[in-house]
Formats: sequence, structure tokens, C-alpha cells
Amino acid sequence: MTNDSLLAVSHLTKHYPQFTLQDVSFTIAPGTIMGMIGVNGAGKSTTLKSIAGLVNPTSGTIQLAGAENLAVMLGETVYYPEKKLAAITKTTRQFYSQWDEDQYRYYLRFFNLDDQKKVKELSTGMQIKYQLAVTMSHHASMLILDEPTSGIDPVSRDAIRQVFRHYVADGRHSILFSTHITTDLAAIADTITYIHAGTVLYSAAKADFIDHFRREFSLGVDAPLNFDDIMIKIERKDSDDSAIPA
Ligand SMILES: Nc1ncnc2c1ncn2[C@@H]1O[C@H](COP(=O)(O)OP(=O)(O)OP(=O)(O)O)[C@@H](O)[C@H]1O
Repeated sequence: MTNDSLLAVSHLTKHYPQFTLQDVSFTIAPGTIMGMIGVNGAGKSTTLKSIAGLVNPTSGTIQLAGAENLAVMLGETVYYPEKKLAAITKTTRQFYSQWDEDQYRYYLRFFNLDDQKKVKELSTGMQIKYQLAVTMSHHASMLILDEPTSGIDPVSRDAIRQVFRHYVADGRHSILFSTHITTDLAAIADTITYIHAGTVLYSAAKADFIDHFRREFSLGVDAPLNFDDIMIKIERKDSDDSAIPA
């Protein structure tokens, strides 16, 4: 791992009976946000879970500066519906030596959450915001977030993007998140990693990423090209299913 990376994933490989995550490598510099994209089943969650230690890789290495200082949010956490958020937080915060109550209160206000509410009184989006508030309140140097903006309305999504940018602004924290909402990438990602059929198709800084695919698709330097276009062109070419049956 170089001195200027907070996370280095090298040749990560995981064999499942019907799927292989193959030779995935990338690095994340401090103070940056990496967005990970790819179609359903491409291997994004397997990559994130491997980094989080929830999947045992077949081979490869994962190096994290300050290994104890990782926060993960991988899908929906199932909370006991009758519990108040305040009670859940009281238990949860004991696990974090660097728990920051002021920061937590700030996020509750920012996300308009009332921690006297019971879990069953929260919408899906509110539950995600609560999970984010907890995940971001113990000064983890690296956040690993699997689809953190899925199920979130556009206004709240904008608010979440703001707190993500703020989280890395001191140059000592980083975020790796997966998403199907490609406008997230345009809005906040510094670097992008495209996972395709279990391998890294391309990983680069955002502007380089777009330029690379402009060249790949023989488009002019000013031709409009967004992330949805890129994904559709790649995946259709690969599966040759561009002809929609009548
Ligand atoms: N525990 C497991 N056992 C066997 N196969 C698995 C297991 N977990 C995931 N897979 C397989 O690995 C492949 C990649 O799944 P993964 O969840 O990493 O995809 P993803 O890119 O996160 O997809 P999505 O966008 O749908 O969340 C899939 O084919 C899936 O069936």
C-alpha cells in the first residue's frame, strides 16, 4: 500500500459455485469518495463485504490504514420494531471507542430524525438515514456503504451527498459506496470503479473515466456521455441483447 492510500485492494478473488470475483484491484486516497457501479450480480457487494471482513476471500489482499477504524453499512439492518432509536443508539455506541455524541445529534437534526420514535414508526428512508447517522458518528477513517442512497427521495439524497462531501473534507477520511443511482457519481464521486462480471472493467478519476469511454466508443471529446449511457453501451455489447423481442 502506498503512503497516500487509505485502502488498497489487490487481486481480490472470491470463488462461489456459480460466480467468481476475479482479480479486483483498486486504491482509495484519503479525502476522496469512490463510487462503485455495475449491473445486478456484477460483484459489488461481494467486494464490499470482503473489505468489511464479512466474506472470506479465496485470494488477494486488503490493506486498510487503521484497520480498526472502518464503518460499514451493508444493506438494511433489521432492528427490533418496538425499540426506540435512542435505546438502540445507547447499546450501539458502547461498541465504539470514538463515539461522538455531538456529531450523532447533529446528524439526527440534519436528517430530521426524532430518536424518541420507535423503529416501526420510521419509513424505509428514515431507517437508512438513522443507520447513516450512527455509521458516521464514530470517526471511522473509511466508510464502506452498499447502496446508501437507494430508497431515498431526491431532496434527502442531496442532503446525504452533502454530508458525505463534508465527511471527507478534512482530507483524512474516505468513502467507498456502491450505487445504481448514477447521478450520485456525477454529484459526489472523485473516482469510479466499474465492476463487470466479477472483474474491474475500469477504475479511474471521474473525468478520466468518462474520457476513457468516449475514446472506447469513438465519440468526440465534447460528445455528451453520462454514466447510464456508458453502462448500457457496455452491458448491451457484452450480452448482445440489444434487440428487444417484439
Ligand atoms: N453467499 C453466496 N453464495 C453463493 N453465491 C453468492 C453468494 N453471495 C453472492 N453470490 C453470487 O455472487 C454474484 C455477485 O453478487 P453481488 O451481491 O456481489 O452482486 P452486486 O453487484 O452487489 O449486485 P446488486 O447490484 O444486485 O446488489 C451473484 O451471482 C451472486 O449470486
